[in-house]
Amino acid sequence: MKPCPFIAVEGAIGAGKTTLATMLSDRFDIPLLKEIVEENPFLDKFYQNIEEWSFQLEMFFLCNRYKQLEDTGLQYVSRHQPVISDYHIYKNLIFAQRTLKGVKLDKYRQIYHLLTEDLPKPNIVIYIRASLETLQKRIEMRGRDFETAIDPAYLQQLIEDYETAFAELAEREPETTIITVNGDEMDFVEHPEHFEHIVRQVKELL
Ligand SMILES: Nc1ncnc2c1ncn2[C@@H]1O[C@H](COP(=O)(O)OP(=O)(O)OP(=O)(O)O)[C@@H](O)[C@H]1O
Ligand SMILES: Nc1nc(=O)c2ncn([C@H]3C[C@H](O)[C@@H](CO)O3)c2[nH]1
Repeated sequence: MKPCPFIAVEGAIGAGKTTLATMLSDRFDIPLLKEIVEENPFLDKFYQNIEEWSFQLEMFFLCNRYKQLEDTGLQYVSRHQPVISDYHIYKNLIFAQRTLKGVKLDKYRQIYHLLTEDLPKPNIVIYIRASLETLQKRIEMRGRDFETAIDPAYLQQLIEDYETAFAELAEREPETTIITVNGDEMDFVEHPEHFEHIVRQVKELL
């Protein structure tokens, strides 16, 4: 018997995670676990001054996701019920390794490993890989005020960090199925056939 699906959609900022996760949740009738962005008190300040606010922001994301995934474990995974989320907890480490340095990064890493070691892990990860140009276009189209301050160099670094992190994940967790979506070419919003292609890939795993 195939394991009960816990699907996570990942990719750098604006790649289309929430959009794709929502579409898949509707199509497969699987509950959606969505990141709450609007109530984050640090994001605005963070984009104005990354060095000053990074530790608070990374800890805030970590604690929120910890709570959400702890609940998910109890509500879905341990009851063998499928679930889909628009993030993987691993993104915390990807971002923190870019935004934190020295002692703070060391402390963060310890807390991250302590908190995440017994959290439920997705067994299917959809990784949307997209270029700087595509991400900038989508971030602009979405029009969140605080994201106008995102430095293109930061975004480009994140794209590269995601590439490295996903190569490491594939090696470390061969039991996790990673579906890579080319976000520059696959426009699952405008082209239904692109969405159907992803649906078929997921269906084979269910
Ligand atoms: N494949 C796509 N084609 C065209 N537009 C898209 C596509 N995917 C997402 N969009 C649009 O791009 C914007 C960003 O998408 P979305 O919010 O899903 O990204 P995200 O990866 O969840 O972002 P974040 O990293 O901030 O959580 C939205 O306006 C969305 O409608
Ligand atoms: N620094 C940092 N660490 C994270 O874990 C993290 N997760 C998401 N984000 C940013 C991207 C979008 O602007 C916005 C919504 O996803 O929040 C993060 N930023």
